Amino acid sequence: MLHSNLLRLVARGSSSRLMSTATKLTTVEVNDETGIATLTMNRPPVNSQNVQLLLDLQASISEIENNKSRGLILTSAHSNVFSAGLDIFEMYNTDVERLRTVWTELQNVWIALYGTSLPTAAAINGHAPAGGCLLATACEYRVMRPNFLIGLNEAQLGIIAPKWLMSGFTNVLPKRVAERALTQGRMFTTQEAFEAGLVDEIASSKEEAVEKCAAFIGSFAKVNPLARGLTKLQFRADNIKEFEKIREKDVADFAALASSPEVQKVMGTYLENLKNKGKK
Ligand SMILES: CCCCCCCCCCCC/C=C/CC(=O)SCCNC(=O)CCNC(=O)[C@H](O)C(C)(C)COP(=O)(O)OP(=O)(O)OC[C@H]1O[C@@H](n2cnc3c(N)ncnc32)[C@H](O)[C@@H]1OP(=O)(O)O
Repeated sequence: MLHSNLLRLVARGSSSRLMSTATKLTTVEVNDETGIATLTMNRPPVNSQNVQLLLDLQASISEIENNKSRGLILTSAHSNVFSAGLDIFEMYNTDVERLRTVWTELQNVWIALYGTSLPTAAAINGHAPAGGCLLATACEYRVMRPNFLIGLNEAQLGIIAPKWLMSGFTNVLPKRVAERALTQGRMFTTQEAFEAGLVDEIASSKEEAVEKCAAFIGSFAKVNPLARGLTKLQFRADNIKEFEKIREKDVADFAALASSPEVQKVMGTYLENLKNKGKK
């Protein structure tokens, strides 16, 4: 019997199912032919990651793991943004408890995505700064549409990202390139990201990006899934262990830093600039 929260809706033709969970800011669509699930973030306008989106992402990742999908493709419902990273509005002028929750849920999403044994790929159909880049680099493969930006821009904002947040990024780039990009807070264009190895392929449309991600996941069709998954996790084990050791202290450090008057001031100015940009 279907769980009451699980509505099965016919999505594209008869070969895919849109499995809408109780969540509202993400959808999961499973292709019946390939068995691959597409997880779409849908929090207009820019998929900024508030607590609700972070919780919905976790619920969708577990749903995909539990429904025995063959792989997970992460993408966005919006035409020019994959995800704008953490919702800065939610971190501004708030209490320490809320900041602790924001950071804990960001950690939870990252570990769920980075640590899943399923094959994962990101169809990056728009800009992916900061937390957007974090999600993309937690996946095993990235396909991006042209003329967008991706990167960890924290240094540009005068803030220091913890090591776990950089670890997907440092996994995919040569150490020297990663160090320079992180110290510069560099945002890569799609072409630059492709040349550096931050993204694996470029696709001219979202559909093509999803197809290329599906082809990557399909490349494991003849590999034993248990062997594949355990091999993947061996590669990621050191980063995961290191993260587990510091995760609680990391929440406390983030809450202390983000609530400090200096960082709150930076956020206020940053938000003003974002709002004014919209008026220009
Ligand atoms: C200053 C940040 C402080 C963070 C404090 C942390 C404390 C220290 C901890 C150390 C760890 C740091 C880890 C951080 C992880 C993060 O993810 S921080 C978030 C960083 N994100 C960004 O810098 C992205 C900002 N946004 C953009 O660059 C652009 O919006 C875009 C390229 C994504 C899209 O551009 P465009 O399509 O032109 O849309 P806009 O007109 O700019 O925006 C539309 C709309 O969305 C609002 N918005 C954009 N980004 C965010 C966001 N991250 N949070 C909340 N809201 C956002 C923007 O204000 C517009 O709103 P209005 O339409 O004007 O109402």
